[in-house]
Amino acid sequence: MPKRGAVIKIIDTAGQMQKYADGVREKGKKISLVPTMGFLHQGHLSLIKEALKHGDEVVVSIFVNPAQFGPGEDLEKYPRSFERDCKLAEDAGASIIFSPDKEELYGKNYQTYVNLEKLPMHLCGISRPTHFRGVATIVTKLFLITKPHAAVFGQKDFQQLQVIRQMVKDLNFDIKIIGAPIVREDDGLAMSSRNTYLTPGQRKQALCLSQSLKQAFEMVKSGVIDASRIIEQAEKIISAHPETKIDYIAVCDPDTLSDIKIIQGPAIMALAVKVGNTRLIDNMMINQ
Ligand SMILES: Nc1ncnc2c1ncn2[C@@H]1O[C@H](COP(=O)(O)OP(=O)(O)OP(=O)(O)O)[C@@H](O)[C@H]1O
Ligand SMILES: CC(C)(CO)[C@@H](O)C(=O)[O-]
Ligand code: BAL
Repeated sequence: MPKRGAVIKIIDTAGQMQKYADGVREKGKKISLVPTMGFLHQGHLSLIKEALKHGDEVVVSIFVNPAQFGPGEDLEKYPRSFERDCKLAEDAGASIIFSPDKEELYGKNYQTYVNLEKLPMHLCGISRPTHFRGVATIVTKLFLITKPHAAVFGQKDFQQLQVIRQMVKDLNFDIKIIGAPIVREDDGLAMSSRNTYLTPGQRKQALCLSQSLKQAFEMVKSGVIDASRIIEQAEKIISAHPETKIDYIAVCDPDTLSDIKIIQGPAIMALAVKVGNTRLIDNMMINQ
């Protein structure tokens, strides 16, 4: 059993969390939520810092959500560091950790899911067809359990952020959704819990994700508007690394996530690449 922190409060049942949230709201105070799967890094801590601007109490949820993992994915080996996470979250200013187990959130005979019709048909949703159903479902549950006024999500998972924004609009959740910028290592690699899977050699090769995005940004700046040329160049950069396998590279409309052929307005380049067995994602606005 992990040690329970003295200052930060750790709650592991939905009922206790709802009661606590009601108490905060009755005092006229605001709650902001940072949903995570744990193994916290500076990216997560930047979300907590942002959340502090929007609430009197910041709840960090730590839950490795089985519903968003497909068969053969890394659910079983997903990295965990609960005690360290509690300390980091507390130092960053969070006051509650909500860390239920899977029986608490998906009890016997569980059968209710939230599904979006369009946004999951693009990007990560193509190779992970049940992923966003799992994300939308767990985030709905976290909203109903932690009762936040605001919730903060990272732009690293850009499609996820758009899925949540759409879901909040469609289902009339009275919750402000905040997208926080991608935090990167000094050399440009987007921070991610899964980076821990990389061997030192793969870690070096993984730099090609952010390098290809920067190159795309520069190409657009220098006047290239043909998305296929930009994608070709990114493919060239990435496939020069022997342990990489491209899942997708797309230039798309940031709102609909539909492919863009000629870049004339806002465009985001998003990619997913396997480095060894580790699937990494990254993205960058290449035209504002
Ligand atoms: N580098 C980052 N910068 C900003 N936000 C991030 C970063 N990495 C993750 N986040 C955000 O943290 C929240 C929780 O994500 P999660 O716990 O899955 O971390 P992760 O590092 O993305 O893990 P994984 O490696 O499994 O994708 C999400 O909103 C995600 O977008
Ligand atoms: C939002 C989230 C915590 C839901 O499980 C997860 O998808 C993540 O960590 O980005
Ligand atoms: N941050 C995304 C979690 C996942 O890949 O399941």
